[in-house]
Amino acid sequence: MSSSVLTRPRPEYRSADLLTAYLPGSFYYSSPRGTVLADGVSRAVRADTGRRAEAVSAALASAREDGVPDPIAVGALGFLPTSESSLVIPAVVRRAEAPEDGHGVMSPRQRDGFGPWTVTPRPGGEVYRDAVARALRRIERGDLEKVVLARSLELTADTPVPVPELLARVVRANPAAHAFAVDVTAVGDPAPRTLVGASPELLVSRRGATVVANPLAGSRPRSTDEAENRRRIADLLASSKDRREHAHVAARVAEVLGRFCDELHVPEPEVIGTPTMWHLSTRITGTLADPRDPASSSLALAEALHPTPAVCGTPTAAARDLIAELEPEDRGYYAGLVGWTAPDGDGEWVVTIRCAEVCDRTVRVFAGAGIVEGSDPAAELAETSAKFRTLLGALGAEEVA
Ligand SMILES: C=C(O[C@@H]1C=C(C(=O)O)C=C[C@H]1O)C(=O)O
Repeated sequence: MSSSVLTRPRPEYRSADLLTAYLPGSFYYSSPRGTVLADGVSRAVRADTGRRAEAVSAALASAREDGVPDPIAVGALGFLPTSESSLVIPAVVRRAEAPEDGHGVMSPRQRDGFGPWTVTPRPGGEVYRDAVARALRRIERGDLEKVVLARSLELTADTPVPVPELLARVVRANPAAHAFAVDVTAVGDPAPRTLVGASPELLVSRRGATVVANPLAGSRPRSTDEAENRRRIADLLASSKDRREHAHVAARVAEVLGRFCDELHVPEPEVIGTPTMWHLSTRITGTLADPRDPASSSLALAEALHPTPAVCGTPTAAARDLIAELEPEDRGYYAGLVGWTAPDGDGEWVVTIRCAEVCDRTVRVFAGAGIVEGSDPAAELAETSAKFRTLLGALGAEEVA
């Protein structure tokens, strides 16, 4: 059994201390599996899509030769194969258990908004509804079966956004999420740029020979009324449109993992909740046929799975083309992947959703929704507004979507 981020004999920190120690430029990632805070750069990994796992293995080996103790690679990859990536072997890694529950209660000061905000929808709601209607015509014509269309909100404040405080709020709001903050500063940025979010969607986690993936698709907003929530959950489970939307993702993830596993368990979908949403969810588990094969490292598996129909569509190439045609804005890191991988192949990668890119005074929040036959443009627009709430709540800007 290989070691994992939790079981390695490392100095033990409390997860809350790592959150406090986070500074812009650090890499922070926490999930039910544990917390990682990484600083400094021992090696930056630059490689094309499909060759990244290989480049990471080489960089990890050379970092180890140079005396970096227990190196891992961390970072984020963008949505498109041609998108930027931010993948590094950090100089220092601190590890802790998963964030504890109970950080969720905020003091009155923490509840104060960061704003006031000026908000620009990119694109506006009408343009988004029109794009959904066009996608539905393409689906009807038989060009493709599913496409995920996204939009964003650009929020601007009078003063720079305090990223450590934003991350702390995001983690406290949902300690069970896969929360992250990654430095994604690019050439030409006027100030450091950080990708911050709390993804509910596990792309792939690997520990020894065991792999887990948890595709989501098919959604309802969460209500504040519990009876209404019970109705929404029942409605989601009974909806043939949402079940079809979900089946595209579960089938694709199972098909890809099936190539690497000699045992795969794909249960029936169930409903999971986040503080803002309900989703159809399938928790797929498998046993790798050859855990020593570099093609089975967590990053290699993540790259083989990406982009799943949870963020792109079916078939993949047709959906990617339609996204390029109908979405007026570049997705950047949104709908990509964030995570870490170790030399033995263990690691964890999540789908980069419920997130924002923060640069100086500006925050860009992203959300998308899966379109299949039977989708309704107004409902899909409302679904993206509900998904924005994960970040808008943390920014004290719930009213703007
Ligand atoms: C694309 C997003 O979410 C994805 C799409 C979903 C859907 O269409 O129902 C549900 C969960 C995610 O897989 C997003 O949050 O931006």
